[in-house]
Amino acid sequence: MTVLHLRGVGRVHGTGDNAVHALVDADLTIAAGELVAIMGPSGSGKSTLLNLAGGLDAPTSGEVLVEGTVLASLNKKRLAALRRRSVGYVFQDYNLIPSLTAAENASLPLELDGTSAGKARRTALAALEEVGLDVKQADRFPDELSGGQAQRVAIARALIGERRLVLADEPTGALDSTTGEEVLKLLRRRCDAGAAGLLVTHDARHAGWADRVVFLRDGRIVDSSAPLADAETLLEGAQ
Ligand SMILES: Nc1ncnc2c1ncn2[C@@H]1O[C@H](COP(=O)(O)OP(=O)(O)OP(=O)(O)O)[C@@H](O)[C@H]1O
Repeated sequence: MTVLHLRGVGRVHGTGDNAVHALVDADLTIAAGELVAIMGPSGSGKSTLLNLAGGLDAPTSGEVLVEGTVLASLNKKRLAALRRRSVGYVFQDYNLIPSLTAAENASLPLELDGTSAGKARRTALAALEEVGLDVKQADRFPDELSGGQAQRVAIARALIGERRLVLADEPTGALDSTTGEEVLKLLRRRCDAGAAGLLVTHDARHAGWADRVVFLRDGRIVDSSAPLADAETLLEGAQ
């Protein structure tokens, strides 16, 4: 089943001589169970593509479909609801809310969607356990967590509530390599369990966790191929 479909998607910032073509005529389909990596030089349009895929930004041409729904057909309220229910984001800087505990951060999407506080907390604790966070850390605030722990909370939040599309923008950027691999394993596991994943990365080794790699240059998809080697081979090579 196709979870994400980009059909001739373009994004232009500004107009006339100042126009920046951040993404040009991009076609991309990601099925349930698939993890796709996006690579490319700085400024090639990777974050733009990810933001369009998650409805954080709107294309200036073409269409973005999530689980068959054209995002541009939704009003603001419905788009926000679709994003909460279907799309999970993981960012390099975690984007946790400092005044909420780990469990409260993870349960926020459910509470915003009307789940009772008690049920949301129980689900959040299970999600935190799933990503390997010690239960003692559930009631800590983000500034009391290590980078690896904070990113686990961000991943739990991104995956909570059976989201089918997981978007990760350099999720390991601020982590040491061992913790980074753990985060990628979680993403891989979620895709194996039926989610569709899109991972922006500069690191070919991380792209090795993906089923496919899409290369961007100057806003255009220039190549889409299988990873150079599978993750296990790459990891063995690194030891
Ligand atoms: N709001 C904006 N206004 C104008 N130009 C923008 C805006 N957002 C992005 N751009 C431009 O669009 C192009 C693509 O940017 P984007 O952030 O998607 O690239 P990227 O591949 O993610 O880069 P990086 O690896 O450095 O994060 C760049 O030239 C960037 O300067």
